[in-house]
Amino acid sequence: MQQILEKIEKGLIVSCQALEGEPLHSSFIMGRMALAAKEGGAVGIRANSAADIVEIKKQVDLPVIGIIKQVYGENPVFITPTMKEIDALAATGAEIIATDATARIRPDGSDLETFYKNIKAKYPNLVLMADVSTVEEAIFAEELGFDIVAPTLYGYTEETNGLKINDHDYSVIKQIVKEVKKAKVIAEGNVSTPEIARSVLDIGVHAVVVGGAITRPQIITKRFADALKNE
Ligand SMILES: CC(=O)N[C@H](C=O)[C@@H](O)[C@H](O)[C@H](O)COP(=O)(O)O
Repeated sequence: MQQILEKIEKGLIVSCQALEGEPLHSSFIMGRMALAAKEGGAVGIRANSAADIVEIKKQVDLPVIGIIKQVYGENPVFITPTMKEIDALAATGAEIIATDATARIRPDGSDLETFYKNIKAKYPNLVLMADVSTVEEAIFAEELGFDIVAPTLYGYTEETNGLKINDHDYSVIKQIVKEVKKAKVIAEGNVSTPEIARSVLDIGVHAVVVGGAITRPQIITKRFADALKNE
């Protein structure tokens, strides 16, 4: 585990994700996206789905944070929500597996503590990353024993709806870095410019994940197109 954490230390992890319905939805394209990220200096890749991870691993030798986004009915927990997704990710050889670590009840009726213990019982050596939405959830995830915590879901839960980090508000990251000492803190979610990436690294996070600002061309294009509109 130490070796994996050292490989990503102070570096950029590029999230290469295109869901069904997005223009670049394709394992082939995500593999090439990962290659481009590596050429640009990424030290790790975050990816969604076993198929994408397998293809990415053919293209690059970087550590991969694997997730499976799966919606079960009305339940709001969608990032690696059950053991079924953990099993599928473990089979890909992803070096790190991330899961929703919010306080919400999961689709199978379990809470985070039960889910964490079940994962550890089955896969004691997995490096686990907690995707949280609040400082309290980050503290709890560390207490449980998660190796990494990240505010990936800050702004994406009922409680935090509409919030996001930006170039004048890094308070959630600052607080998590202050409170979480044993687990590594990764900045993830709305790191939309190189300047923000640098600023959050300087706060003391272990690494920075950037997704849409690098790998979702429809979002990048919109930022430019919007800047040209007369208003
Ligand atoms: C909330 C959620 O579903 N986040 C997902 C988690 O894997 C991805 O869709 C994000 O792209 C990723 O977290 C990186 O964030 P950003 O694209 O903002 O740099």
